[in-house]
Amino acid sequence: MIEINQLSKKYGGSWKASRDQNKRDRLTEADHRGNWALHDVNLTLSEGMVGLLGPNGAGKSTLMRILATLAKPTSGEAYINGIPLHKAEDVRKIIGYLPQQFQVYPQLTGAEFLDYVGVMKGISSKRQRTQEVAKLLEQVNLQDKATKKIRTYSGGMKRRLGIAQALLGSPQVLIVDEPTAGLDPEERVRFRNLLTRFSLGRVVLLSTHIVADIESNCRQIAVLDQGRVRMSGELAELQAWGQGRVWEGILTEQEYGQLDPLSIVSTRRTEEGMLCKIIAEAPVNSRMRRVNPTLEDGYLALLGDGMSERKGAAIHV
Ligand SMILES: Nc1ncnc2c1ncn2[C@@H]1O[C@H](COP(=O)(O)OP(=O)(O)OP(=O)(O)O)[C@@H](O)[C@H]1O
Repeated sequence: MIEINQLSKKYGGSWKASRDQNKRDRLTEADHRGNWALHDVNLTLSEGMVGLLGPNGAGKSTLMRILATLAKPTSGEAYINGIPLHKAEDVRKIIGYLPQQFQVYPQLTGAEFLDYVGVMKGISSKRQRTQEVAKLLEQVNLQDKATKKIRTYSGGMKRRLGIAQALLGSPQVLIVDEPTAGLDPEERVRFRNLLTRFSLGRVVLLSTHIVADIESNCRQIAVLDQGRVRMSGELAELQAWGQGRVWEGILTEQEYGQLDPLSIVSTRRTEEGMLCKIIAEAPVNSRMRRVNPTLEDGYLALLGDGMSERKGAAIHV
């Protein structure tokens, strides 16, 4: 289980400013405020696959780096299977982590690299490492590349090697940051199935901005937006966010031109006009009909509400 209590993270800000008085005098208000990448995040994530969803810059990688003990929170605390993050060495023994930017050693082969990671993770038996490396290379479909140097791997292959190193040692908690980025559709499905099997009896926290990545196999979901938790719960709860607000139908080009771009989910040009799906309180014309929201519609509705709240707040200030 991962328990996150009142976690906040600020990058920059005057507290980190230069000792030089001249430079300090030139700091803008924004410099003093700093950039709050996470605000008071509270989450309890239990066993199974957990999807961390959010748009670019939402704070997903920051949260994952903190949970992987590679960055320190500005305030708050989190516990991984009961171990507080400040006991970083103990936490690292029970987690596997795939960062968004995964660095490899290009001069090593895939098998050599995984063997090295196995040593770093404390698997002292060479035989055990060899067995586990072979099994993992097969699981990520790299068995034919085991003895090839990593510098000859494609981006997708490096990503798969990254996934294998995170799974090495069967960690109790797996944290994977946008793991499917750069994978082709077949590998994406293969990887989702692999993670689903791995998540039995374990916590697997997976971040993505692609709803399809979490649709089929996550039991729990948390949505981050601008560093805040917008919702956490089951997939159905996110889907329900769009209930009664998703409309589909043909629009004239003029009607289409007047739409708020942020309300449009999809558009297709047809002979009769623009076939649109939108999220709105009311339809644009009487030909539009209400449709049941998909998970993606619910997600877009939730993000749209956040944006409207911010706009409203900006107007009232
Ligand atoms: N090292 C850093 N220094 C300063 N600001 C940072 C740093 N890392 C991230 N940020 C800022 O923190 C906020 C959250 O970034 P983060 O990378 O955690 O988001 P994300 O949800 O992972 O985004 P993406 O999906 O684009 O990877 C952003 O505003 C980003 O610009």
